[in-house]
Formats: sequence, structure tokens, C-alpha cells
Amino acid sequence: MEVHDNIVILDCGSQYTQLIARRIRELSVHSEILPWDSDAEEVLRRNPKGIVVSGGPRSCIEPDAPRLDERLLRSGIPLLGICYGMQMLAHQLGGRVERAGAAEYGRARVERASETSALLEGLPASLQVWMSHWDQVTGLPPGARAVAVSEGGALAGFEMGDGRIGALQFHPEVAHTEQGTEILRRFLFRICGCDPTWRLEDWIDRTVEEIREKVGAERVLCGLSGGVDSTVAAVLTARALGDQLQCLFVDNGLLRKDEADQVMDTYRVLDLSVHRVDAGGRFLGALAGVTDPEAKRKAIGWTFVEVFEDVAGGLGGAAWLLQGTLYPDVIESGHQGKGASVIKSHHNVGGLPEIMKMKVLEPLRDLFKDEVRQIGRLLGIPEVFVARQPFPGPGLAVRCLGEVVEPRLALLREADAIFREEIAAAGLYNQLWQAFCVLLPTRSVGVMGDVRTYAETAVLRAVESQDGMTADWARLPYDLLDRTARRICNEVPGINRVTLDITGKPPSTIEWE
Ligand SMILES: Nc1ncnc2c1ncn2[C@@H]1O[C@H](COP(=O)(O)OP(=O)(O)OP(=O)(O)O)[C@@H](O)[C@H]1O
Ligand SMILES: O=c1[nH]c(=O)c2[nH+]cn([C@@H]3O[C@H](COP(=O)(O)O)[C@@H](O)[C@H]3O)c2[nH]1
Ligand SMILES: NC(=O)CC[C@H](N)C(=O)O
Ligand SMILES: [Mg+2]
Repeated sequence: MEVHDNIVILDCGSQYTQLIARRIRELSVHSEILPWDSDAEEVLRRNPKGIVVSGGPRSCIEPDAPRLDERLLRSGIPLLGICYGMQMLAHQLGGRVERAGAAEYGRARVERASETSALLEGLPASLQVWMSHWDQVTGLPPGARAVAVSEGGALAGFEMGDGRIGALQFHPEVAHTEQGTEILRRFLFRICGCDPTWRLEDWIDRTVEEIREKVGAERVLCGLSGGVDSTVAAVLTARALGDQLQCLFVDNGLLRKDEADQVMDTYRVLDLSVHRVDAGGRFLGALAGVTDPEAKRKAIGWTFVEVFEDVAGGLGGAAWLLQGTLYPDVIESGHQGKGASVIKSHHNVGGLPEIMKMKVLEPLRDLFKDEVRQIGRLLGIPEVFVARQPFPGPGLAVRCLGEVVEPRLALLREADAIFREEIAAAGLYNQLWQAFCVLLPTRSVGVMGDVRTYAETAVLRAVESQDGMTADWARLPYDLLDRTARRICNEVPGINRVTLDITGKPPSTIEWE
């Protein structure tokens, strides 16, 4: 296999470390993430053309905070420190870092402060960036020059020499930093001298090899949902293993209107062996009386595993469970880096019981949804699969607030089908990350045909997003909202009020539980 230039990213616990890797991939360069405390030998063995030090939750003035191995500082390999990474470089190179009077979180502007900056060369004098920090570099290390300052005059970036050591207080890897990709481009190509040779096709070839090595002659059972991620995972693994792979679609009783039959139908065009199991009763049994969102997710995760293990025996015994887990599932479940916070346990990550006998295969674990879509297209998977909006494994259970019982699921299914039908009719399906209904356990008073009603509430949730990590609510046309609300109240007895969710992520999440 061809050898590509490599960048090592040292992870100090940032929520955005994988976004750094992803931006570098987009610029056609290979990168690897290693923990911040990796031995210098270990890092140098990867032969990096450059090293990026990520952000992180700690304060570098604390005695046991992450530090860079001194041998890497002296190695002559270009270094780029981002946020915590900048503070750490400043601290270790003899500058001063202090907790600032006020933190900076979110959108900010910085001004360029030096004619000569390898990272910012050719960019506008004023840049829109994204910040998330409290500590502040208040004294430059000897020999360093400021290259950017923020509006309040605080240091926002410095460089040493010809830019071989560079540091930014803001995050070039997040989409809200407008020139972020341009800055990383300068680091990779001008400072590190990388060649842009790496392609997603290389990722496919390498991953197919890795799956073969890992699995050998054992059998694999794939949890196939009809969604993008598991479909891409299955087609990729089939390329590696052929008929060692068996797929299982679980009708967990939490699917949308007519979804189970439609999913089985669409899979006919793909060359996969798909078995369907109807386990609705089992899932609803496990959810009886459960209203806490995390308890629901755990109950569903366990039931999935029980079903997978039961079926695996009957299908000739599989040693591996293949899932379409993506990076956002992992980071939100708090399963990445040291001390990342639990936002919600995705059923396929935090919900997996430790007693599970099967080994887990998750080839897409480091990727984001839009990258998985691109890989799907490269594998020749039709648009009906790759353009599909995400639908969470716990399904309608996390959209049916309160107890999950069949009569309430039936209400939600009907309301949700109407909203999605209207979205499709307006030609908006492909522009939205997701559009769906939520059912609230809140009843309110209405009047229908002169009769008093006291019935449940549906919420319309439609968002735009690039990767599901952040999202904005979609500004849908008023007449579409109006038609949807009238149809839901007219066609779904049991719902007498329709509301619209106008929060982004953050502060809300996309799903309500
Ligand atoms: N009904 C199901 N039957 C079998 N496996 C499932 C089912 N629902 C989810 N899974 C497994 O859990 C994983 C995570 O679900 P998730 O919804 O994130 O992915 P997906 O359904 O493949 O894609 P998408 O996010 O586009 O809906 C899936 O990739 C799949 O392996
Ligand atoms: O497979 C999944 N298992 C889950 O448990 C799960 N929870 C949320 N999601 C999907 O992930 C994206 C981000 O969702 P949230 O903003 O609600 O966290 C959105 O696209 C959600 O639909 C899930 N997918
Ligand atoms: N996002 C970061 O890297 C933050 C760094 C450090 N914890 C601060 O608050 O300043
Ligand atoms: Mg899904």
C-alpha cells in the first residue's frame, strides 16, 4: 500500500479532537490521534510531518495537567497548539498563562497582529472565529511573536521562527471558524510540507484489510437498521468477508409507520443476506413503566444485545457483532478520551452490557455522518440509503416522552408520518438533517366540533446540521407548518395541539431524550 504523509494529533481531552482529524482528512492528508501522554518514541515512530496538540478541559497551570514530552518540543517537527495546546506550549516554552477575568465561549473576532505569520498569511486582517476557554496566555515565550489578538486585546495566537511552532487560542477545526480550513491548509502544506495524497478510497482499502485481519475465518452478524451507517458498514464488511457476513434487521416495535416492511423491501437491491426478526413485544416489555430517558436507552441497549445473541446462535453462531457506530455516538456517550462528559448513552455504545459475549466490530467509529455518506457513494450504494435522514436505534421511544406504550406510539407514528409526508411534498427532505415529531405526556384543553377535548401534544422538530454535533432549527415555511398542524389535529384523534421546537444544539439536543 502507498505510504502517505502523516500528522499526529495529541489529544488532551477536547470534544473536538476528531474534528481536527476530519479537517485534515478533508485536505487529503492522513492523520492519527494519540493520547497526550504518548511516549516521544511512540510518536516519532509514526514519522509525523507535523504534530497538532488539541484543546482540553484542564488548566495547564495545575501541577498534574497534560504536558508535551520535551523531546517532541526539541524534535524540530512543526507543532501547532490549539486552545489548551497553545496554553501548554506557552507554559512549557517559558511564557505565562493565567486564569482570565472573563472566559470567552462561542463566536468571536480576532485581528491579525503581525505582517509575518505562516498560519495566517494571505487571510483577511479580521477573522470570525470560535473560542471556548477561560485560561489566557498573558506572557509570550522568549522569541515568540503575537500573530493574532482578540477584540479585548487578549493574545489569540503566536508563532516562533518561521512558524515551526504555532499556537492558536481559537479552534480552526470547528465549522464556525470561517477561515479554519485555510489555516489548517497553511499548517499542512506550507509549514509541514505535506503532499495531499490521501483519499477516502485509501480509507476503504485499509479498512477492508483490517476487517479481514481482525475477523479471520469467524462469522459476523450485522445489526442492520435501514439507516446509512449500518448499511455502509455492512456493504464494506461484505467486501472484506463475503458470505461470512449475515445481517439482522430487528423490528423493535419502535419504528415509524410502515418502516419495517419498507426497509426489507429496499434491501432487495443490495447483495446482502438480511434476516428479519419481530421483537416488538420484547422491547415494549422491557420498557414497561420506564420513563427516565437514560433508563429507556439502557433497557433498549440490553434488549438489542439479547436479541442479537439469541439470533446469532440460530444463524450458525457469529463471534462478532457488526454495528454502524459513528464518532458522535461515541463522544456523546462519554466513551472517548479521559473524562469526557456523558450527554446521552447511545443504545449502541453506553447501552451495551458488559456481559455481552460477542466481540464488537465498528469500522466507522472514527467517522462523521457526511464522510460515511461519501464512502457509501464510493461503494456504489444507491441514494435511497445514503441520503436517508438519520433515525436513532432507540427509535420512537426517545421521542415518546413519558411511558412508551403502544397506543401512544400509534399516535406518534401517525403524526410523524404526516409531518414527513409534508416535508417530502415540499421538496425539503434532502435539505434537512432530520424532521420528525415528538409526543409529549402533557395534555391540554381544546375544542373540536363544539366538544371539549383534553388530549396530548405533538412537537415538530426539524433541524439542519453537517454532522449532528451541532444543529440549528430549520426555518420551515409557515404554510407548511400550518398544513401539518391542521392535518395532525384532524387526522390523529388523541392530539389536539401542535407546537414547534425552535432550539438549536447546543443548548438542546436533536432528539428529546
Ligand atoms: N432496528 C435495528 N436492527 C438492527 N440493528 C440496529 C437497529 N437499529 C439500530 N441498529 C444498530 O445500531 C447502530 C446505530 O444505529 P444508528 O441509528 O446510529 O445507525 P443507522 O441506523 O445505521 O444509521 P442512521 O444514523 O442513518 O439511522 C446501527 O448502525 C445498527 O448497527
Ligand atoms: O443510533 C443512534 N442511537 C442513539 O441512541 C441515538 N441518539 C441520538 N441519535 C442520533 O444522533 C444525532 C444526534 O442526536 P442528539 O442531538 O439527540 O444527541 C441525531 O441524528 C440523532 O437522531 C442516535 N443514534
Ligand atoms: N477548550 C480548551 O482547550 C480550554 C482550555 C482550558 N481548559 C481553558 O479553559 O482555557
Ligand atoms: Mg438509525
